Amino acid sequence: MTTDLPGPPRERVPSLLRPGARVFVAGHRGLVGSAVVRRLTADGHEVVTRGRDRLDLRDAERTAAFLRGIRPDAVVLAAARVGGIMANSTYPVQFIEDNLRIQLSVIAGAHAAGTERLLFLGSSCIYPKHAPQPIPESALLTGPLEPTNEAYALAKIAGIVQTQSYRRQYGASYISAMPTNLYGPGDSFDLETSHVLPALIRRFHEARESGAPALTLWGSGNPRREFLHVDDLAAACVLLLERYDDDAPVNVGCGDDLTIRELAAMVADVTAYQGETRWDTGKPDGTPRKLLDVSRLTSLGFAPRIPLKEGIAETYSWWLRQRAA
Ligand SMILES: NC(=O)C1=CN([C@@H]2O[C@H](COP(=O)(O)OP(=O)(O)OC[C@H]3O[C@@H](n4cnc5c(N)ncnc54)[C@H](OP(=O)(O)O)[C@@H]3O)[C@@H](O)[C@H]2O)C=CC1
Ligand SMILES: C[C@H]1O[C@H](OP(=O)(O)OP(=O)(O)OC[C@H]2O[C@@H](n3cnc4c(=O)[nH]c(N)nc43)[C@H](O)[C@@H]2O)[C@@H](O)[C@@H](O)C1=O
Repeated sequence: MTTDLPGPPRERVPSLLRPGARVFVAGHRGLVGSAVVRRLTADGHEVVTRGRDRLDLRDAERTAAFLRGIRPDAVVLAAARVGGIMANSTYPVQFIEDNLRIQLSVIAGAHAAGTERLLFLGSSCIYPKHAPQPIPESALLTGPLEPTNEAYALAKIAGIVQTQSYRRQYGASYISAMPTNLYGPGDSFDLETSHVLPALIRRFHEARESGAPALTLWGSGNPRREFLHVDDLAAACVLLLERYDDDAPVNVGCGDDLTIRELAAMVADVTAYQGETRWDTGKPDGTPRKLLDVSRLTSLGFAPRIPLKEGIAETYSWWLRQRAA
């Protein structure tokens, strides 16, 4: 099966993912995992999942046994301890330990089960706090990290090196993708632990509902962020599984960023909030900017399809439906 992404005609490029491949998506109930499942299923692949209630992926022995049992052609590693700036700075122990353990279990287990292709998902926060903008993949390990997510970033860097090591030592076709900030249906809207976009949707909606004249957001509003809809990310993941086979990580983003203040204005517009927005500079800003250089990905034929404002409106509608259900 081919996907309908723009770029060079797929049939001329042999796919590294056979039609109807059996793919284990780790973390299938999450924002990314659920989108990857939708995309793989639409493309005609056989998707295998296992909930955390039945398999804790930090358990290496049980994970290896599960993977030996299902013998997947490919694994997408989208299971992780994930959260926004406050969750990362409050729970660094869980962010480093859970992620290291999940990565060790899943990547080693996949290799032991004879899995041919594996996609490891890192994050744009692996790059130095003051990396050149847009950030090329070559910026990895060239400077100090942003302190609010250092534990998480170091776990992710270890995952990249683990993935590269299986290729170098055993010739495994394992690859890594580094997504920018993601959003979309399936996201967490928990006000304390979520990322900025779902938090803003909820805060502006609730402020409008309660008739609040003003609402206060975290930080200065000056940091710049790049946002990619999770369905575009899922398309990029499948494209990479089909076409990319190298040990260099691949950035996944849309190529544009905006300030958190500009984002807030957009969300206020989508949610029809007309009050004042204030900023609590006692809360952390995090990294000043992390716009990814996406030329490696675009050279494979990737182009994002969902404009930010449209994606925010769709995510807002999804969340309203979830609340009503
Ligand atoms: N969201 C973002 O903005 C970005 C995400 N990424 C990366 O994408 C990947 C997916 O993130 P995202 O979908 O947002 O995260 P979510 O928190 O939405 O989903 C994570 C998934 O992992 C599962 N999981 C966590 N711990 C375990 C465990 N011990 N055993 C089994 N399953 C577990 C969760 O299960 P359960 O549903 O039971 O909780 C959930 O399904 C991560 O690697 C993340 O680093 C990268 C850049 C940005
Ligand atoms: C994906 C990425 O996500 C995290 O990095 P981050 O981009 O800094 O995280 P964030 O989305 O939480 O915040 C972005 C900006 O937004 C501001 N902000 C305003 N008001 C709210 C607010 O209400 N909630 C949140 N969460 N942020 C707010 C906030 O102060 C910051 O300046 C890491 O987990 C990192 O490891 C990672 O990979």
